[in-house]
Amino acid sequence: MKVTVVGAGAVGASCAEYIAIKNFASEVVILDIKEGYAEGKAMDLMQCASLNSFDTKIVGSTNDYSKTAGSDICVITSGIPRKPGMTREELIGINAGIVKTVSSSLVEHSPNTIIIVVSNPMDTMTYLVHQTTDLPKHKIIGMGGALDSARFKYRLAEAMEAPISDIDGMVIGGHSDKGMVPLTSHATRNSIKVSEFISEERLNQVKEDTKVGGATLTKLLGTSAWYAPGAAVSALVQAIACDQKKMFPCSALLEGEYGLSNLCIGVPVLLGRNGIEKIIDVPLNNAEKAHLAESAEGVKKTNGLLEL
Ligand SMILES: NC(=O)C1=CN([C@@H]2O[C@H](COP(=O)(O)OP(=O)(O)OC[C@H]3O[C@@H](n4cnc5c(N)ncnc54)[C@H](O)[C@@H]3O)[C@@H](O)[C@H]2O)C=CC1
Ligand SMILES: O=C([O-])CC(=O)C(=O)O
Repeated sequence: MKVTVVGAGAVGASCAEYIAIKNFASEVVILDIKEGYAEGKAMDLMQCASLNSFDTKIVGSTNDYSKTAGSDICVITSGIPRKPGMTREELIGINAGIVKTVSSSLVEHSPNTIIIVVSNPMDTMTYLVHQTTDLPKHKIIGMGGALDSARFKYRLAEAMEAPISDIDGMVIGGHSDKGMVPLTSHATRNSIKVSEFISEERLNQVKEDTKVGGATLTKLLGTSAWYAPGAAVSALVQAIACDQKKMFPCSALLEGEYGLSNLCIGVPVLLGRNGIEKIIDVPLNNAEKAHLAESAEGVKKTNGLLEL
């Protein structure tokens, strides 16, 4: 199993590290446009191998796509992150050009690959990869919901003073400050609805804190987060590489599911060796349906800014 990660920055390196530590891939290629940067990150990570007991070979490449040839899975993290006060949507001007070039180069060298898109604004960048490459729709996956759901569970556990392993919950919709739809009606603690444990007011606070999870960290760090994003990407890569059929909310091209079409947005999917193996239709209450429809409008508006 060969995995390429484009972008050796904060998220790319974190994701490569988690993949290596989990020891399921034979090779991880890290590619960056900055001279020597990916080679440096690869060497540093390889020097963790004996300490962290992994055998994954990590190779760095300065923009040489021949090293990525034959990748089973490619992750795109190249592009600029936001600064405090910015929205993810404001990154489109620079990141669209980068994602377009990178996705074409990846497919040229790995025509059968599965692509996981991380660069923001992620749902629109995922849509752009559909427009740029001729990969089938199940092979293009946007990562956002897995991270947002992890943040939702963190906030729920905090509110209930419960261990996170007791909590289950999912966030669907667009990966944006306003577009995320935390499914509070489905969230549970050991199969009991979370509304049995906390007030509606506290649950609404959890929902709002979840939606601005990325912005909160960006304000604290001065740039956006990388540990949980890297962990979330590595979980998707592992689900595909190990054919786990695990369910994650991912940005997928919709053709009528949830009453939506011609956009990529976060919905629950099953991930296995073929990429997106199934889109799961979850029953939503009226408020969640309305929020998802509004979120889709937002994503479509951002897609409209693409120069296709
Ligand atoms: N979807 C999600 O849940 C998340 C998305 N992100 C997004 O991921 C992206 C990366 O974030 P960070 O790693 O923090 O940024 P970073 O600035 O640390 O790393 C980005 C890297 O991309 C490289 N790069 C730029 N243009 C390139 C090109 N044409 N080819 C190859 N490499 C290129 C840069 O040299 C840099 O090393 C941002 O757009 C950020 O908003 C970040 C966290 C979560
Ligand atoms: O907040 C950002 O800009 C980066 C991101 O997508 C996240 O951490 O959720």
